[in-house]
Amino acid sequence: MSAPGIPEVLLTNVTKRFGPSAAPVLDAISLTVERGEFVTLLGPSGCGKSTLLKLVAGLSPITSGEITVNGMTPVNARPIVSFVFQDATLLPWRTVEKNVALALELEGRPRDETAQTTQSLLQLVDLSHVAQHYPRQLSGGMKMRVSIARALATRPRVLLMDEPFAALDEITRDRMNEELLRLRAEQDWTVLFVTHSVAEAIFLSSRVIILAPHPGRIAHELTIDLPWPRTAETRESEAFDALVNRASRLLREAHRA
Ligand SMILES: Nc1ncnc2c1ncn2[C@@H]1O[C@H](COP(=O)(O)OP(=O)(O)OP(=O)(O)O)[C@@H](O)[C@H]1O
Repeated sequence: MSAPGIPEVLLTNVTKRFGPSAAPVLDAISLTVERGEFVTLLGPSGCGKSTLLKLVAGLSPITSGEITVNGMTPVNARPIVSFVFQDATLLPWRTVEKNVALALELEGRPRDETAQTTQSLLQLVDLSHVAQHYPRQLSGGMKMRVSIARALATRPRVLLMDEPFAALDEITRDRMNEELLRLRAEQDWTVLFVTHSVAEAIFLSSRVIILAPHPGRIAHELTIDLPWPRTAETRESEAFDALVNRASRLLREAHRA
């Protein structure tokens, strides 16, 4: 358990350059994400959204400033963080079940425990019926659910998701959004999410951060006060439309900044 008052993710004046004389990709980013928040980063292509997630994951070093995850450095926090990428990145030669079990096997967990956890995760994402299938036998939405189940296997506190549903059709994506929120209600992770879809950002998030490019910096922040649980009806509400319009306007402004 974290001590009270420690933010789940804290960025203080973070700058990132790829090389000593390169222009900064991210400049003076300060952001506090509290436990249980669902925070989405929206911004034009190239403004540094993926880079920011990678810094929080400890996959790339910061140039200056500070990042802590539950009070730890990103590298030390790796055991409590999971990353879901846009392409499901499943291993084609392993079955669905074996893909989900991978992280647990690598951690050297007992075989019984691994089998049990894998089974309950497949139930959670509604894929028990294809446990013995290979990735090539699955639809895009199913592959993404396997990828999410795999990310949840290590019971992360913090989930970093980089455009996980970008390759899906709109109906499947809407359904996956609802499923993601249902899983989150059961498992209570803190989420840092990246998308290009304004509607997806508004639907999922408790807060949306809009970034401006060159260098990437925080331009606006929107609290999404739509009621929970969010359902298909949420998307049909006037409040939802108003927030989508507002975020779209701020995003256009950020493009011009
Ligand atoms: N490993 C790297 N080395 C050098 N430059 C990089 C590297 N990774 C990213 N960049 C640069 O950093 C900038 C931000 O890239 P990033 O992928 O974080 O943006 P993004 O906002 O996620 O873009 P998109 O929405 O298109 O995915 C880009 O100009 C990119 O070329």
